[in-house]
Amino acid sequence: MAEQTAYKPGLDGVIATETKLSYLDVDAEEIVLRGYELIELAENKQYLDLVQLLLQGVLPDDEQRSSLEQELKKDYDLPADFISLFSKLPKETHPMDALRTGISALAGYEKNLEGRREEEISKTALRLLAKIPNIVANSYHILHDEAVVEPKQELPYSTNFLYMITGKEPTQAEADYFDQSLMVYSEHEMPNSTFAARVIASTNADIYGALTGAVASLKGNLHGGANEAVMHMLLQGETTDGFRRLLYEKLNNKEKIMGFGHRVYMKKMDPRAALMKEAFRALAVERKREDLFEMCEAGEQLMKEEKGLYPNLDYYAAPVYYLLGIPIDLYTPIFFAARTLGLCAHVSEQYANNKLFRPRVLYTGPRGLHP
Ligand SMILES: CC(=O)SCCNC(=O)CCNC(=O)[C@H](O)C(C)(C)COP(=O)(O)OP(=O)(O)OC[C@H]1O[C@@H](n2cnc3c(N)ncnc32)[C@H](O)[C@@H]1OP(=O)(O)O
Ligand SMILES: O=C([O-])CC(=O)C(=O)O
Repeated sequence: MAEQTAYKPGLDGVIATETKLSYLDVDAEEIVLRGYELIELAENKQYLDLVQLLLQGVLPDDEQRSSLEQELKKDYDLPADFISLFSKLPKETHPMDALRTGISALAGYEKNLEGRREEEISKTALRLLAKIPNIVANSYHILHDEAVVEPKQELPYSTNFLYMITGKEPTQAEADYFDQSLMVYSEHEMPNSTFAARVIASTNADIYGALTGAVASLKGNLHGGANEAVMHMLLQGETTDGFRRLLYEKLNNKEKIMGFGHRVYMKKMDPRAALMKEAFRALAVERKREDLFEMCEAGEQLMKEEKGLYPNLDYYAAPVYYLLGIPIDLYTPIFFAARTLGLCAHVSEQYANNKLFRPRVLYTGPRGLHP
């Protein structure tokens, strides 16, 4: 009976661990990141600032940020074998599966696979943050028989990431929108993928294993996969009227509408979605795609009226990526590349204060049977 009272389907509301990294304070509408507020950081800082904040606990000054960037740049290159690794995958391989394969394969090249101390994990985290954008962009190019786009050392970190994806040097404004999206995707307390990574790390497994598991989790459309699903849905809707019709049809069929709802925010707007909505509004004007913005707002309004549900980050990140010219199949891998930061910080924290995750069950099967 005690077990029954403790049971929460989906661990809804259950506290899984202690953390100094982040906390969603829904009442205060704050996403706390090591004491700072994520939206304020995203409005005033850069992704690399968050790298130092999450991995080392303090925001860098300009000099520290630039030496961090130099560190990352040293590790951009992928092992030469990766070209043949990705060329051997079936062309239909989803970029998230290629990414999962790539991260898993990187473990074999890691000289300090057994390192579990905070300083060691921080170094591995930087190697992962250096290489994952390259894996995301170039596994996609290889799978599509496109030329590999080598990283450009002279570009800032996230500008280079966007450049490797599109093959074109972005404008400052494009690079800023992209960097802001990476910041809002960087860390979010205890989503399924972070929990998966911490569960794996809690067996003392290495960080590559933990991240590989997290990629698998993030691919699902109830989690990171929703950003791609949102864009497909918008394109299927075509116009504001078409989109409204599509949403009604899905609601009548009792389908989940991608990009809406959230386990923690529930019936409130995800603060990150509000920020991305503003980036999208500005980009839509620049690109003369006010029609797309109008369509998304109509969807937001309809879902509020019909279901009392609000957009999550994926709903507004998707059209931002679309207007930046990013292939839809890369939206979730980009989410993962940004989240690599939070995941590494969580894995490090797990090692530092480990307790094996091993919950119990509420048994509902038969008993007393005999062979
Ligand atoms: C960055 C991120 O990863 S954010 C999450 C991205 N995922 C999505 O956008 C997928 C769409 N959203 C969902 O499926 C859900 O809102 C989740 C999975 C994110 C959270 O769900 P949970 O906390 O498990 O709530 P659950 O799925 O049980 O929903 C509760 C109720 O709201 C409804 N609901 C929740 N989200 C949606 C939605 N997007 N569309 C339609 N109905 C919804 C459910 O049908 C359910 O209704 P009921 O009580 O009448 O059966
Ligand atoms: O917090 C969650 O459950 C999902 C989410 O928004 C994220 O991972 O960014």
